Amino acid sequence: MALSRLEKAQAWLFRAVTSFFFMIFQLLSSPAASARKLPPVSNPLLLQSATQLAKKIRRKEVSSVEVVQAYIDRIQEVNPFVNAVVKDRFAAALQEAAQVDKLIEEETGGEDVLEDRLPLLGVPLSVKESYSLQGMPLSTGLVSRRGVVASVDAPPVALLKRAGAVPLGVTNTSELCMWLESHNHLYGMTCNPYDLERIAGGSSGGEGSILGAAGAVIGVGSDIGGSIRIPCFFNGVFGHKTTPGVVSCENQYPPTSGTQHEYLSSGPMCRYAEDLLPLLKIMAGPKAYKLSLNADVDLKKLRFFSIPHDGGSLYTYPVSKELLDAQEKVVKRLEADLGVKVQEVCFPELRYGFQIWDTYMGLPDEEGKPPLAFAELMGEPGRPAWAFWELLKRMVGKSEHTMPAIFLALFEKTHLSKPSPFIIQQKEALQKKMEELLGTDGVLLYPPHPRVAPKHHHPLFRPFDFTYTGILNILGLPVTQCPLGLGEEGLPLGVQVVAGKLQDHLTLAVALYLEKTFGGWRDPGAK
Ligand SMILES: CCCCCCCC/C=C\CCCCCCCC(N)=O
Repeated sequence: MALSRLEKAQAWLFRAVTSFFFMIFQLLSSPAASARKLPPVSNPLLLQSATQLAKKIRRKEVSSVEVVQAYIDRIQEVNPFVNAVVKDRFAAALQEAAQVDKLIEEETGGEDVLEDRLPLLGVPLSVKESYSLQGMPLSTGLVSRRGVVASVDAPPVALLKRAGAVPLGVTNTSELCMWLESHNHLYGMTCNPYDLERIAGGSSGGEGSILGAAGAVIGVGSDIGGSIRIPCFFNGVFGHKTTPGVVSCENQYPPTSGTQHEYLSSGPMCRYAEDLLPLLKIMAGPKAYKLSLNADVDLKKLRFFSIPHDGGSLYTYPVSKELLDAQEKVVKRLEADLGVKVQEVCFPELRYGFQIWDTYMGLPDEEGKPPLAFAELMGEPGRPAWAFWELLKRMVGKSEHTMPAIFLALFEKTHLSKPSPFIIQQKEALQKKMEELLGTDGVLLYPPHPRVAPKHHHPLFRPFDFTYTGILNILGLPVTQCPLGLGEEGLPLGVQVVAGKLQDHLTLAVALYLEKTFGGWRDPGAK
């Protein structure tokens, strides 16, 4: 049975109501754009990939202290603009960098030994605040978790540290990592380095913003609906949503429940495409063998596909012309450079992307236990937040919770007790078609979002646009978000590059090609 009339009416009503409130919001918001602009990057050390920096540190061409200090200086320069790093550990990082330099001085085995044992030795790292980084806050933007400090390192963080990376601090997220704007009442709002009036994305928005601002070179993010890819898109950097189950998602807050572990991925975020693969290899640790990360990829032998939009969902807004054009340019370049044929495909099931994401996120686990309600995560143990009450409090500026979190808690009350068989059927059909299409040598281009970075708070009026990323979580596919230069308003353009399960090496190889062809990350201070 297709969607009922009632469901269609609900979707249209929602659009009408949000459009009405959006009009009012725009009338009430000040039209004056901020003239404040990020300073351009002046230190050339900030313009090198982590791979190049590690090599130079090993060869003693530059010291780890110099590199770490360059990044500290840049964070101090840009953070007052973007509010991305919410707690630093600069003093400890400088001490660790000094130890690295000493170790290199004393190493007798030579550069190769160091490269093999400690591939990221002395390179600065930033970490999303929702990951445990020993001694650092772990609040995930929840005011009631103020003061919670991580006592261990989350596995991917531990693996990066073991590879020699030096963490400089932790970065902002949306409240409980469940929104596409990184804003909460503990740390405030993170801004987009290309336009401070715009959002940095979420939930790994602090990571995206500080990478985009050149205050970091590599970082760690998580993604269950687009939380790596949306901020990477809005801030013009690279990010990889790994095939789930390869990089550990332990020691993050909030934990997953129900079947959500099947859709959540940890993965690297970075400014330079050449860092994606080595980072993923390190972060995957003992499970790296599952991915063919050492395989050579001949792009000419891949089969390429493009889906320009979701086919007209009732929930999402149409993809903007500049993003459609950007994806089309990729198609044309691939065809001209590689001699391949990029086939445009269309899956009608994508129109139900939001309902599929929402249904699967709410499925019970194997023992029939439903996932934790969002209101439970917002509240104290055993005392879920009372969403209506929080809404009233928010209206008079008294709630600790953000408006999106309150709306999400209200929205979950509208859920049906049983999943719709129609939606389950749509997901299964889509999964089958996508797996058949991609196989082990197929690569798909898909927009990351219907438009470039929106202004602050605007996602409240278009909350379902994240479906462009979210649907790929439910399908369990690896995706690399790639920048494609700047658009009409000087904001990053981009594309998602998708492959079949465990074929992460293919999307990483395409990311390298796209960086070479479209120029990769751009300095927001130089525009
Ligand atoms: C006016 C507000 C309406 C509220 C209804 C919102 C319904 C949308 C549902 C979920 C939005 C989740 C956005 C997820 C963004 C990234 C999540 C992630 N951690 O990967």
